[in-house]
Amino acid sequence: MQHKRMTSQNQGRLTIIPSLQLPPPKNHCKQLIHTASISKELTNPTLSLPLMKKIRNFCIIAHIDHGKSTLADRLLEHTKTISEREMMAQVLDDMDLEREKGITIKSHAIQMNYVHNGEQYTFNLIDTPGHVDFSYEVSRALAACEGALLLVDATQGIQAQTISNLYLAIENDLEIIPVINKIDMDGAMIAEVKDQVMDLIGCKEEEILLASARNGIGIEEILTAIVERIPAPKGNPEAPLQALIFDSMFNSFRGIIAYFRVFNGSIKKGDTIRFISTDAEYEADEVGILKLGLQPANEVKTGDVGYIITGIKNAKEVKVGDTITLSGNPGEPIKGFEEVKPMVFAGIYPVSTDDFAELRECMDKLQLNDASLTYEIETSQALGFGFRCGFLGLLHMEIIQERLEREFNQTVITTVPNVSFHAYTTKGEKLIVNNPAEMPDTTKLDHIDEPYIKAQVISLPEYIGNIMTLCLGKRGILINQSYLTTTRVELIFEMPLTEIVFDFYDKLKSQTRGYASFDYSPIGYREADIVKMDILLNSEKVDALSALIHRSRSQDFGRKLCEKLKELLPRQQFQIAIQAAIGAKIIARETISAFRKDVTAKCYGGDISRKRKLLEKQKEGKKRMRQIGNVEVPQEAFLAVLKLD
Ligand SMILES: Nc1nc2c(ncn2[C@@H]2O[C@H](COP(=O)(O)OP(=O)(O)OP(=O)(O)O)[C@@H](O)[C@H]2O)c(=O)[nH]1
Repeated sequence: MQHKRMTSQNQGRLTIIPSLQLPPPKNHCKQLIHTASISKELTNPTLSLPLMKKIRNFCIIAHIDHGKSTLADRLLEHTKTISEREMMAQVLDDMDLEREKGITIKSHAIQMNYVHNGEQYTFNLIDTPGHVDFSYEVSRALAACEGALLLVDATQGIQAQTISNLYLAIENDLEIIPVINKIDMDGAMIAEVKDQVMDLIGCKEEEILLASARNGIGIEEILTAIVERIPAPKGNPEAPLQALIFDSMFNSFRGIIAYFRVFNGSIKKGDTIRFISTDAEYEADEVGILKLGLQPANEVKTGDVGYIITGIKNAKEVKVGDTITLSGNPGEPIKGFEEVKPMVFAGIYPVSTDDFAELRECMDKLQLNDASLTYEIETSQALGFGFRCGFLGLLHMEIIQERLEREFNQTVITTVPNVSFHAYTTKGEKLIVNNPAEMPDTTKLDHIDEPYIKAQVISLPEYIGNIMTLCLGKRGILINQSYLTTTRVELIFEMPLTEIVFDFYDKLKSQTRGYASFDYSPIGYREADIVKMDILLNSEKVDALSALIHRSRSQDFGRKLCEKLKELLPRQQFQIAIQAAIGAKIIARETISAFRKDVTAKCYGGDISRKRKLLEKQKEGKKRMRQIGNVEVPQEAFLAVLKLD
């Protein structure tokens, strides 16, 4: 994954200190008058050429709540893609429609028609997910566009996510149209926000559009700007097919639906197509364009955006970023494809060991529509059979856990998340360790390497001190500090990935009062003094609570974890010793004193059936506990590590 880059030019007053890999300053708004760019290789114009000149592929990028969905609704209304009545009906019918048509309305992509100066244009609005865990997918969606509307809330100004999304757009060489939204509001600071925008992207004041998505102000101007400023797609309709997959979704009836943008050639119904990264070939059962739902067509041509259904049932076979080409006349892969690798690993176990088979079925189904989820079976002494899962990040992990609970009705135990380490043995072997249990014995270990990331934090200058303290405390090394505008600062650190897995986001948020954006990209492995810390309950090792951690952190971490477990474990009829140990050495200890809860105490007299009932009830409650040796451990204790202060 490439790191994001940034340009900023302030009409002669350059206000930035260049960050790493800074490209030459470039005015991304300069293309006021659109000149249709036609590929030089295009020697044999065909009928699709005029069509291509009339296509505009774009996305909307914005900080959360700046009005992206509202603006998209207005664009759909103004272009009569959706009537006002449909808009209402759709909200209500959402779920049914989704099931019927197999498309989430207004997400992924939608096509609109717009008439400008008597000529009809085709707009493809491509939707992008919005979190750092999925930044690869965002970057692929942006790669399918030629332009982006950069939406900024007039009452809030430039915010963290505005900047990180802008980075991705600039990296993909998109034409940026700045739009200040919510100008109807009392607190709108139009002049100030204009200055910020000019500072940030180096555009002229007259290039900034003003709008109120809620009241429909400025919508015509935005539509006109899309026609005039965003370049038409380039490409050769006669060349071998090259179509970029920017998203996919799973439909239980039709299988995987892949969304793509054609860069060269065209794709027809019935073609034998090939996915370049897997070399798998399929017949195009259906191709088409994306209107309110899927609209089948015979062909999707150069420059256009469409979908394909091939009957594939497994999301793993259709990879975002991959290139579709034709079997008989293959084109080259489109640059930038990456195999997305899991960054964070954790065990997922059924609460009751009997439910393993059911959980397995659910995991299989979940993976069908989430190709980035990886898992394999593992066993834990404490938890029995379960899965070691790989996630793109912590948010992804939370999403999977929540989907298992909501969509599949599974209550699961998630174990301590960890990153993937490389352990080198004294015999010179290299082992990939995704689970603390796999770490070889210290006597056989030569050294351990841990993954490093380049972390980028964007915030306000007044928080520089707090961010530095936080990142340096997490073993970060400051690489660069630069001002993007007079009020926005960017800090680049190199940090161990393991340090951001637990509580980095939360700490960063509280240290900057929510005013920071954070992004990272892997930069390889470095040697580190990593130890395996075990937790013992009455001398019994609980493998599900083991963690791989830097030695300098272990003492503090062990102590806090023991304290947290003391809070979370219920008192029992005997004393419980909670210990943290590295090898044979105990580094922390807490004790829970004995306590006898006699639920039958109130039943004096000899009513044996009532006594039995109460004891049965107590047993029910215990089913949600796990027995470790003689200690009963509630579910939440396995996640204690995530709740440390
Ligand atoms: N007053 C006013 N409110 C607006 C305008 N545009 C959007 N809003 C409101 O701002 C809130 C957020 O708008 P959304 O369109 O949901 O924003 P979003 O960027 O799509 O938000 P996320 O999907 O959460 O990222 C909603 O309550 C909108 O009604 C506007 O032009 N004026």
